[in-house]
Amino acid sequence: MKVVGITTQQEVFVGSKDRNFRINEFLIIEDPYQDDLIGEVVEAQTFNRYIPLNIYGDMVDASVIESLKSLGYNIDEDTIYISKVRLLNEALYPVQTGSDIRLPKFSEVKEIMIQSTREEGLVLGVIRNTDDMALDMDEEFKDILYTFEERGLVPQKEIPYIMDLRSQHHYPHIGVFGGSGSGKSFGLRVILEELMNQNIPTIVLDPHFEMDFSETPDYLKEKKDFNDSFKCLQVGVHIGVKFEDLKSGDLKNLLDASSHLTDSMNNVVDILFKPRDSYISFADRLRMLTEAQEEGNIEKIENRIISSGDAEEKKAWEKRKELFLNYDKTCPYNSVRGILWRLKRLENEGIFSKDIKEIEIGLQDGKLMVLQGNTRILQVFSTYLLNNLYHKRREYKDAIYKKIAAEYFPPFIIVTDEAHNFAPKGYDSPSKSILKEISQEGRKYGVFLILATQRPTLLDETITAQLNTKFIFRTVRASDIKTIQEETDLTVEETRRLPYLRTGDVFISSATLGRTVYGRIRAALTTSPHTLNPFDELKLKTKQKDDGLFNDIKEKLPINEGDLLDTAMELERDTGITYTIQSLEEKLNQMVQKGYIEKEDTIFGYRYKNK
Ligand SMILES: Nc1ncnc2c1ncn2[C@@H]1O[C@H](COP(=O)(O)OP(=O)(O)OP(=O)(O)O)[C@@H](O)[C@H]1O
Repeated sequence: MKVVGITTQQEVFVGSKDRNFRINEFLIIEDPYQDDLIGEVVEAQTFNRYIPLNIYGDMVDASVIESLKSLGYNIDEDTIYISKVRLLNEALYPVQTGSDIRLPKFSEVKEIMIQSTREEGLVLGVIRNTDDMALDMDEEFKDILYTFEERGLVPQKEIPYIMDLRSQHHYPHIGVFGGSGSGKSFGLRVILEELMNQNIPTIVLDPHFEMDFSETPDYLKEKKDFNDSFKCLQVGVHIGVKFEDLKSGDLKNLLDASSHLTDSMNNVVDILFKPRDSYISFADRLRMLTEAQEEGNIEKIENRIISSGDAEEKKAWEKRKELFLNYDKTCPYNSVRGILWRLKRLENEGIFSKDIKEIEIGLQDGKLMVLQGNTRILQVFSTYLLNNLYHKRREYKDAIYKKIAAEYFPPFIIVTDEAHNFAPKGYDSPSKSILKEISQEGRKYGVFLILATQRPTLLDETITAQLNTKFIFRTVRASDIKTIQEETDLTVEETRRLPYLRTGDVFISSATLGRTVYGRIRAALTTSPHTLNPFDELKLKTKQKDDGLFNDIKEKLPINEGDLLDTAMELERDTGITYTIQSLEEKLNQMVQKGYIEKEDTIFGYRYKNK
């Protein structure tokens, strides 16, 4: 392998007669006039005599061909392998043409490839095309993971990609981008497994109800038990907002997330909401004010008081009168109704029925707290939750800075799929403002984001710009490729490959490394609860039903035609399921068809019997 053609201080072509190149592999250039240089293959091509080199002028120019000839390559006869190699660090001088090329030893690339120890880092996958260098790799980095390929589970042959979590302190936030089916959710799952291994307090917003870690995939023999490290909580069922703890700002955020608030509605909340209000006291105040406003004027309300049937009704109308006098001028009827409608909507969704204590306790214990609900509920709830927890952490850090005592609140990571729904580009949403604040300031307080989306183009650009490490899976949509091009340091060659990446292969563009790694996410140790194919699920359910029925009838076999009524009654007594003679006969015939039992004709009619 030799350097060929005209070279620069940044890029060279390398030719070989017998070794094919692979994209993203590393090569050492032994330039006689400067120290060994290290470079990465960014393009690779093969030529043979059936494809004349000079008409394939896309990557290789005339100088390369001339140089190949003068170095003794027979370009008309031999198959020749050519690669474009980009130097990792700029050379002092343009590289000497003709310099020898060799493969690096692990020790020469260790610093570049390995960011962290396996104990401290996140073991996320392998760096593709590094198997040659991995041969003499330190034992501690060998056999620490499997990848999952078409042929099944495959032992690790390449250098592991271990993400340095500690450097996140400087480069905190992570983006996970990729089109449908590209391996994005699988990748997110692996990241979360690693966060659990490290006991990092984490909040996951899970609109797809898929981030459960209790199931083991079929390809693993041994179960990895994460059950003590995570908890799934549903908004409105296990967790919610304690109304009494709300401040007026929180309430406005919640109502706004439920449905947009006008200025006038904001004003109504400021005027009508009192500290320590309960849901009932606040909703009653709104309701009574609207009822008074519906009367139209003070005379009519007074008439109501006079004509009240009993003392209680009278008292209630007096209360309405007081509210009317105090608030009618400042709180327009429609705005009060608007608030009441939003409030009831949240109440119906169960938001006010619980609190966030369980999440706080989980985070204090270093657990992964998975919050589930539909996207809208999660938007509403996360706005409140993240504001609350982020400010708790901030207060703690500020108190330490000011040297005053404060209750400990740990640093934590916020993870969400479908991030463009929580922080959309182009319009405001309550969850966006807190995510934006964290993206810009979270680093100071140790609060980090991991945002995954299929549509990076739809994610708020201020936030995207703060995602310093980006995992980019297969992306086909041109607008998203363009966004990725603008937001990462992917080279033109890498960007061109984006639509063709295999599921699970990923470019990791990292500010810590200052370059892009081409990797493959390791096999996950757990699986999503939704992995069962819906058609397999149907088959499974039908089989379970058939097995159940067979179990119920097998002691009663043989069943004669004349016994069907008795059998139906017995079955009802045993199982609580009611059959008519006709429906039982139908079921038994189906069991015959499916091969559970047999049907035979006798002189007394037919009967069903064991096979
Ligand atoms: N690294 C990987 N190794 C092996 N198989 C993978 C890998 N990543 C993904 N897969 C498989 O590919 C399929 C699609 O992956 P995944 O569900 O992660 O896609 P996705 O990008 O999240 O798509 P969507 O956004 O539509 O959910 C899954 O069935 C998963 O098992």
